[in-house]
Amino acid sequence: MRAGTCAWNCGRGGSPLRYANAERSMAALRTLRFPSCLAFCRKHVNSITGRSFAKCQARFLSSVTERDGLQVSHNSNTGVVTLSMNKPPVNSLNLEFLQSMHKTLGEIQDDQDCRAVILTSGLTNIFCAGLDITEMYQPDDKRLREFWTSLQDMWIRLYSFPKTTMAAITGHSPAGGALLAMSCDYRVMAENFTIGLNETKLGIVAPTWFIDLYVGILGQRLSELALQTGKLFTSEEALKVGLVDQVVPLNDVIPTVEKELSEWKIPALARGMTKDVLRRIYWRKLQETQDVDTESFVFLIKQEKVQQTLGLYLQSLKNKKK
Ligand SMILES: CCCC/C=C/CC(=O)SCCNC(=O)CCNC(=O)[C@H](O)C(C)(C)COP(=O)(O)OP(=O)(O)OC[C@H]1O[C@@H](n2cnc3c(N)ncnc32)[C@H](O)[C@@H]1OP(=O)(O)O
Repeated sequence: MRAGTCAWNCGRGGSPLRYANAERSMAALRTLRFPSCLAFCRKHVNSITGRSFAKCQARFLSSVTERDGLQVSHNSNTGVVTLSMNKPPVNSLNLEFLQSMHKTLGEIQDDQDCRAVILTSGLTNIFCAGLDITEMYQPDDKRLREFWTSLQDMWIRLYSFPKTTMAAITGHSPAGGALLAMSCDYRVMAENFTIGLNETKLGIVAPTWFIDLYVGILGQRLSELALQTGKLFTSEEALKVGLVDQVVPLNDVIPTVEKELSEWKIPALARGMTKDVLRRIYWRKLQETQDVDTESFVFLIKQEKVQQTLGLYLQSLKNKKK
């Protein structure tokens, strides 16, 4: 069926629903259980649904699912999926959340209608608080290993993601939160928040694959200073050192990412292969040493001194409220 003609022969061929992709609008109409022969005519869509055209159009263009702390919104007009972390209070990455992110990213990767992903947060003031410290404090041995393996798997998937990924950093983004953002292809951050690898402040050591990303972005000298001191950069500082690509007022973060995405009109194969060439050395390095990496993580976490410092850090977070 051609866009521009009404299949119901109502004579309104001049006012088709203006979708760029006729097949997509057909699919959207089917999900609303319209007989396919009713497609494209605004007059008939309105008379059947009783909705305004704008409301109908909004339903055609997006689908939203929410599961295990993640909201996935698919805009079928732009092919952009927004993956929003929604796990109060601070989007900390625990075992189940990491597994959920891994699974969801896999589904998005397989979605032929998706060309890009925006990673963001549904919580106020927080992008992601990093790893869930309670997973590392007085841990169960088996769960600790599973937790770390899930982080490795999720990171490999995100970092090697073949489609374009952009981080809309709408709040604080320490440690593992910074890792998520750094793994995306482009980063837009809201003003007046912080981002960085602050692990030493917790008495732990960022693993090599976190550090590799940092050095790749900041360079050796700045990484040495920032990592040893556990520095968290303000949004404005992060922009200066290249940790993020743009800093804008909070309400402009998502529109800015969307605008940037609309400007990335690059042939998908060429862009994806170039990204792969640049990144595979890092994720393959981890993939080939996953067991060793897990063992050194477990070894470090089980040190008495590390447990003491983690306990104190957790307590200091709780004491903030008092
Ligand atoms: C080889 C080892 C390598 C290990 C690598 C680790 C990488 C990591 O990601 S380690 C985690 C580093 N994360 C942090 O240091 C962030 C700590 N949190 C904060 O700085 C602040 O919470 C915040 C700036 C993110 C938010 O501040 P806000 O004032 O809005 O909220 P809070 O009152 O501080 O927190 C609310 C609530 O959440 C708990 N919480 C915060 N962060 C974490 C976390 N990462 N894991 C677990 N729980 C966390 C905090 O204790 C509060 O809990 P209660 O409501 O029960 O008091």
